[in-house]
Amino acid sequence: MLVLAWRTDRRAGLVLAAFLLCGAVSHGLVGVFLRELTDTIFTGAMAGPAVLEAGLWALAAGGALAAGVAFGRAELALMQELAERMGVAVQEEILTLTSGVPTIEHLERPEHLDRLRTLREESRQLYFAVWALALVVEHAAQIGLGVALLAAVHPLLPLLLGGAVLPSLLVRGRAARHIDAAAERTAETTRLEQHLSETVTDAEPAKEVRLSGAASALDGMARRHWEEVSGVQARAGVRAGLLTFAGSATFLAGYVAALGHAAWLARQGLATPGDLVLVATVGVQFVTQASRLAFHFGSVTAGLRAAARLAWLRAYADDPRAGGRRAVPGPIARALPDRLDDGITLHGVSFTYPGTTRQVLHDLDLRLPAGATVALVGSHGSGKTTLAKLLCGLYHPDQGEIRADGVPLHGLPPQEWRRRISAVFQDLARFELTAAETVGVGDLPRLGDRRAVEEALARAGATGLIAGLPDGLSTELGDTFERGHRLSGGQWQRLALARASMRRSPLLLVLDEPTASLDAPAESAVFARYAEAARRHPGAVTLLITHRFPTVRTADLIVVLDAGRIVQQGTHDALMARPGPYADLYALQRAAFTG
Ligand SMILES: Nc1ncnc2c1ncn2[C@@H]1O[C@H](COP(=O)(O)OP(=O)(O)OP(=O)(O)O)[C@@H](O)[C@H]1O
Repeated sequence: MLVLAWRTDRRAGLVLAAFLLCGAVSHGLVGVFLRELTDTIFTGAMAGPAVLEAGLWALAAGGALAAGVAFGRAELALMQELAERMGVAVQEEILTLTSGVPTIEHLERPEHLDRLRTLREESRQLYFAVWALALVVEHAAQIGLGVALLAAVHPLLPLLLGGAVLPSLLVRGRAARHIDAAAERTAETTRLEQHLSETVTDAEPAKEVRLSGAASALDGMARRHWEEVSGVQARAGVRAGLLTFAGSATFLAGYVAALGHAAWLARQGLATPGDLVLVATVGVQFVTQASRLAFHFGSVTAGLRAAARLAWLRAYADDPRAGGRRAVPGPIARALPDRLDDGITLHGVSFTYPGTTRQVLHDLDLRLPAGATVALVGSHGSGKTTLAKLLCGLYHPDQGEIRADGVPLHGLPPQEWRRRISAVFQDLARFELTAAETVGVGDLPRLGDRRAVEEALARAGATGLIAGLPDGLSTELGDTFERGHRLSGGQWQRLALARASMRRSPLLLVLDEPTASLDAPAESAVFARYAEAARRHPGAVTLLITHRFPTVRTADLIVVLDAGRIVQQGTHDALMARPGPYADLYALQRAAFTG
């Protein structure tokens, strides 16, 4: 936290520290000047020099008070400004770390998503926490000074007031924990409520929501979740409020007892009237300082929790298992070839999604030969996309390994393999940019290369689509632009295919149902084009995932998955020649089409 604060703005940080110090001294001096004033009034003759002295003490006390207030204001303004800037810096770091992790587990696991959301929300708190720490020290010093002044009057006085500080601090800490625990307990319900509210208000699901008339039902569910969340949080708020009240009452009791004791001392002649004023002033300061100390202590602990989350994200981004920045395990045995001679092989690959217990892929042994077009088929949920994600290095196998021409992928820096892959997934990304950029991001070094973009569009059969756009390749796409052009689902898919065609010679091309919005002949034409390209450049593997058998049958190798196991593999003719799941699936689909 301190390092982050120091990096944000050293000079402003030092000025702020000076303000804090001056503020602390000014507050401490108020009580001392008031005591001197009182004693001058009560003990002096109140004529000539004594009046002048009293006037000077009054002026000094007023000045110290005003200075304390002014330093406090300046502190707050500067701190807010710095907190804002540090918040932005932390947000940027979160963004870089989150997007820099090559695997996607942290974006799919609910508990990781919760942590990221909380961290984003709390990023500003980090700077406040740094200064809250300084304020804790400031208030502790003020309290220490107060204790010394009170002890000089009578040793029992600091005990009476100080004894009330500790239990009150503990009580306030408990109150803050109640609030935090409630926020954590309701994290999932909050997420559900947000999801349902977005489903009702977002444009994407609007059609289905309108047609099914589900809006009010979903709205009702969202409201019930919200009521549950606010109920839990309100109860925690009441409990925290009662605890805080108990803490304040403890303070008050200590304050009244200390004043009573000082009054008794004054009556006995053991203290001056100035001492009584000092006890009253320091006592009031004690109450405010201790409550501020407790408040800032709460900010420090909240900041520490945010810092712990940031530390978790940094460690996660560095974790080799997450494929992060330090993911190079020693010297690389062998670099990737420019083109595959043998192919990609899976050896005993098993996989369970992190945070779950059900194994999704079981002990897969498979060879995807170089130059081949391989079709992955199987019923919904059989593990096709999961296998594609593993091949792309978005997740790592729990057991077994994947090799490209004998080079184990887990031994490579993730970016190295990533640079050699092109992929389109069924839940494709809609980059709302210009048409040229939407395609060009498929190969960042050639983002602005119009010719490369046009070639990729031709490979994906999307040249006609661009010709139909109002400004051709310069057309701005999507609702983000004020006059952005809206594309259909199939048109976005065509552009995603073109994006995946940007890289010149990938070693692996994954096409995971990227043509579901196209009709069957259009899909066959697209795949035929990619199969033809694969034959012309035989140094790569092309992996197709589709449920359409007219497309599947054209593949060089068909792999049938069932419940995460490979149950059959071979060419279409070989698989049709014997009874089995492939022949059954094929017959089923043919029957559906021929009626
Ligand atoms: N992010 C995830 N976390 C946990 N489980 C997941 C995740 N994604 C998929 N699964 C589970 O893994 C199994 C395989 O899913 P996968 O998406 O690989 O199937 P698929 O064969 O591609 O299905 P489809 O044909 O419907 O696209 C399913 O049971 C699914 O519930």
